[in-house]
Amino acid sequence: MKPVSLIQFLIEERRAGHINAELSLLIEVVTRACKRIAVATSKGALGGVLGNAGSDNVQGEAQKKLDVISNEILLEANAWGGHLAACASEEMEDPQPIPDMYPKGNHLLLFDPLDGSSNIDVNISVGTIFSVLRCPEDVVEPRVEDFLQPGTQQLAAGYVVYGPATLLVLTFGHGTHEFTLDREVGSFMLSRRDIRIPEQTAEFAINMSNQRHWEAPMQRYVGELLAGKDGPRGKDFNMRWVASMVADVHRIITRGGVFFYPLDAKIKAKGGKLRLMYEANPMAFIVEQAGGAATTGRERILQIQPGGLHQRVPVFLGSKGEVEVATRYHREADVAYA
Ligand SMILES: O=P(O)(O)OC[C@H]1O[C@](O)(COP(=O)(O)O)[C@@H](O)[C@@H]1O
Ligand SMILES: [Mg+2]
Ligand SMILES: [Mg+2]
Repeated sequence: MKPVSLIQFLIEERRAGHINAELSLLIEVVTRACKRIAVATSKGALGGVLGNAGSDNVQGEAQKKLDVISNEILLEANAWGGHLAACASEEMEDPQPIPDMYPKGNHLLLFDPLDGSSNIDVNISVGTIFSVLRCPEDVVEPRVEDFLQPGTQQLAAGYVVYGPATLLVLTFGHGTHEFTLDREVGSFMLSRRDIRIPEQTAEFAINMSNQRHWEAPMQRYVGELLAGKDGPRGKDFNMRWVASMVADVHRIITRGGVFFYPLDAKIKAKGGKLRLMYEANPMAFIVEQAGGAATTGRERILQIQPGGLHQRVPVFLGSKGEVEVATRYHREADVAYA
């Protein structure tokens, strides 16, 4: 089969009427910026990019140097692009408008510039996650409210994993597709079209160190997985936890599985650990488009009406069968306690 580059794929998607020229250009700009982030992450200690930046982000988390570098690369690339009205980042309190001297477009871009930052210094895969929304009509200077659209309104979502290979996974709402960066040529090449996540799985991902803080239905669900063949599920389950959401989700996109960052007593007041607009929504869109499911344990992630730019939510995503069992346990417990 003839190799298909990202650019050729975007032309195909335009011909099919799935995207317009402006969105195609936006994806080119974002993915070009990700190639620069891939170069920066690969420098390691020699490039002086490891370690803390010495600052905190809006979430009160210590920023890594690469969090700051990746954020700047994405902001700079997109300011010049001519396809955006504004962007918002996990690393910045407020949305960033496009400066007056640059041409503007009618899309809103949201990103987690570097996901899995705790893994940078130990040379484990990290990534970038992004989501694209339409800017409401007649809005010249987009404000926070303009970004607060449910995930069902996303026009595009994607992530790039900086691992042994640099991979891009992308959806426009017509299937989920994977591209591999050909470093010699400098282009992302289509490596898997129309990815399907198997409905059933025997592999789950969760940070088990939080077990004692989970709610009762989560304790029940994971307890049953751990009981394996001898328990009510009647089969053994394997466990993985990379602690980079991009890498954990990519494993699920590749061989199935289920990922949980549930509510627990330590993070209850914040609403969860992962961010709705920069992590949960784009990943939920990608996973649903690959035949998987994504909920908070109570409701479908993509239907949440966001209340804030940096809102956090519990995340259950991956193989449909397991997301459904875990979600059912939470709903049943809610009814029983009501
Ligand atoms: O360290 P924990 O509590 O297991 O959390 C890991 C989760 O936190 C994250 O690293 C949060 O992302 P950031 O690195 O962008 O803050 C996810 O990628 C990952 O799934
Ligand atoms: Mg993240
Ligand atoms: Mg991050």
